Amino acid sequence: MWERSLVLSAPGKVILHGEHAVVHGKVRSLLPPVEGLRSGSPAPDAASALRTRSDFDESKSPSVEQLHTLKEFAGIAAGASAPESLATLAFLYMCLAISAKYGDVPNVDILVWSELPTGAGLGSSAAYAVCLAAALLTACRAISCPLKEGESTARWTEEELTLINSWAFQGERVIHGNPSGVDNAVGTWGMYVGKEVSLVTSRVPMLRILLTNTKVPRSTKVLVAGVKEKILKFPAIMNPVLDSIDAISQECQSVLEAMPANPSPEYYPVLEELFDINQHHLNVIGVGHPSLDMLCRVTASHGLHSKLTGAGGGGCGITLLRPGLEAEGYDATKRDLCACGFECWETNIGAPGVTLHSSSSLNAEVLHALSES
Ligand SMILES: Nc1ncnc2c1ncn2[C@@H]1O[C@H](COP(=O)(O)OP(=O)(O)O)[C@@H](O)[C@H]1O
Ligand SMILES: C[C@@](O)(CCOP(=O)(O)O)CC(=O)O
Ligand SMILES: [Mg+2]
Repeated sequence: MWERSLVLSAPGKVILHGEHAVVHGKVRSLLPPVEGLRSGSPAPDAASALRTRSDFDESKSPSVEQLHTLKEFAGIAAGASAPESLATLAFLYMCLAISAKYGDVPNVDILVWSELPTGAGLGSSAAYAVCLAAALLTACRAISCPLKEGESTARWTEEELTLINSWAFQGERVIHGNPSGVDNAVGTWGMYVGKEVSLVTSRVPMLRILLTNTKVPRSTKVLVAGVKEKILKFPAIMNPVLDSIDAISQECQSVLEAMPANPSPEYYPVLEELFDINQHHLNVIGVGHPSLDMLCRVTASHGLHSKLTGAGGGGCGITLLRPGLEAEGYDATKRDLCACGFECWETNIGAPGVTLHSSSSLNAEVLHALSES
């Protein structure tokens, strides 16, 4: 029995441009990761771990046969994409695979508490997979437990983080089918810059972004598969659209790099136009939704420009808030969005990657959730 409690957190993310295109090898622009957006409810806990041996490795994709066996074991129907089914499957796969490679994961109780809305485009699946990977690897001693007596938080070494990221990617594969790997890298490292991603950091101006959750549920797995189907069906039509999304990400990055720290409003029309063009493209590749059209219409009626963020199909949209936007206009926009049944908040950006926390440093909400488990 594992006698200690491990409390871990990992951040979500906000994509400015490049969702879906990044799955097909294009660039994507990210804001620094988001944290502490709002409270959610704990997901069902898993009381026991599987300990069967098989052929598993952090560099290998989960095979169709392995997933089939696990679905049978857990009583999950073949095409199920419900949140609980995918979460359970990812947990079972990671637990089984990590046990097989590093030795049995001890009996553990796992409680998941998400401050991110789940299935809304803010990378909750990756945050979940990163936390699971870090917790399971620590529990079976494949990586160290870096939190020392008296410390409130700790992070792992670079080598350990690389291992956490590899296993989290496999977890994302179970949830998404074909993820780009960028979300789990953000969850692991926080500020991640890879060849397939350019990150909007403090080197470039801080953008004010309004995040709006349409609360329309959707699954990244289903949306990513739909885009692939469209590309296979109409390659000559869809590939140029993905190339154009790629060009938008690069153009956006150039504009941001040219902007001073406190930019005057004259830079914003280009960024706004890029939002509009990308939103049209995302509709073309089939990941729009009437709720997102509504979001764009409502913000446009206040002179503001929006696009979906993440996989689309509902979930969240982002609205660019120009400098000099009057408090009145901002409040009226939020009021009209809320009247549609949406929820809005300004992003709180710049969270670290996966972190281990001491129990004494937890906030009241998390302590309450733990005490109820
Ligand atoms: N707190 C959580 N508890 C359990 N599963 C979670 C949690 N957060 C995310 N997930 C899993 O991730 C899935 C949502 O991922 P996805 O469709 O990629 O949307 P997003 O990553 O934008 O939130 C859920 O269906 C669930 O399987
Ligand atoms: C659509 C995609 O580009 C982003 C998906 O993000 P999310 O799961 O909706 O938070 C997929 C990916 O990058 O793996
Ligand atoms: Mg996801």
